[in-house]
Amino acid sequence: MARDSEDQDMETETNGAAEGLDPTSAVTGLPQKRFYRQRAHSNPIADHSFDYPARPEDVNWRALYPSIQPDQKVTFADIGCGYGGFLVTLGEMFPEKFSIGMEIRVKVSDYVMDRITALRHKSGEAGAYKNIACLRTNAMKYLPNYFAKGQLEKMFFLYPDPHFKRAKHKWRIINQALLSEYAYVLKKGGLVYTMTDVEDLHQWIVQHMEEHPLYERLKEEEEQSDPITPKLYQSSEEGAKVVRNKGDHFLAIFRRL
Ligand SMILES: C[S@@+](CC[C@H](N)C(=O)[O-])C[C@H]1O[C@@H](n2cnc3c(N)ncnc32)[C@H](O)[C@@H]1O
Repeated sequence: MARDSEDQDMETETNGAAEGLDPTSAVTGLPQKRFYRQRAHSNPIADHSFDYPARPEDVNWRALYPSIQPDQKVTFADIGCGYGGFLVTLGEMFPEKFSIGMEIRVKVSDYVMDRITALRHKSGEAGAYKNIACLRTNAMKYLPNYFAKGQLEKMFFLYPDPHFKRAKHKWRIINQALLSEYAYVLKKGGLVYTMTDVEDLHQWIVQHMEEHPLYERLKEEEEQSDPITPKLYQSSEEGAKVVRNKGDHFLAIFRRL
């Protein structure tokens, strides 16, 4: 059967771990990214094989967050978290909140899970990083399987894949159909943070969010005074790359009405 080359998300680059090398750095005790590389794009519309819960009540959050109590919930979601740099920042900034990173690529989500395990281990008795976790899933398909109506306080879409070609615009993670689904899992007053280095994608995001009746864009002063805003520029791996390359950043934050 013919396959679009971008469908082949399972194809990986040289993987030292598969060759029997230890992916953990002897210096930092953290996993090294080079052992977890994977091609940049994954087709979010293709059928991947995912295990997913039938409904939010079926999610075993305790398996992800060892200290979570039955009355506590995940309220922050980093959608397409990549290698997890921003997720780690969220964990440090908001120790009382439970944040989840959702990532479709196998190797990349494996890296984030190993990174969190190593950070928890290094933190020892301080018990840090027990409030962050990563799930390998397709966030464009399964969000309502994980989150109840109005559960999330914040959703982050940082440097989402731009899918430049018009025919691939349907792959964009912010699109008309999905905005209603995001509104469903977000609580009223909840915030959607978007950041990209691609101006055309930024305009697309702003246009679609502003056209949707359940979102309004924050005023620039509000965007700038949010304590998370400075972290959106370079906490994530993609953001750091844009800073290194002296690229542009386009920020927009929206409130769920
Ligand atoms: C350009 S990267 C940005 C990663 C990260 N947010 C950052 O700023 O470094 C986009 C990420 O979104 C992930 N992704 C794309 N579609 C997804 C989907 N439907 N569900 C979950 N993750 C997805 C990709 O695998 C990729 O890691």
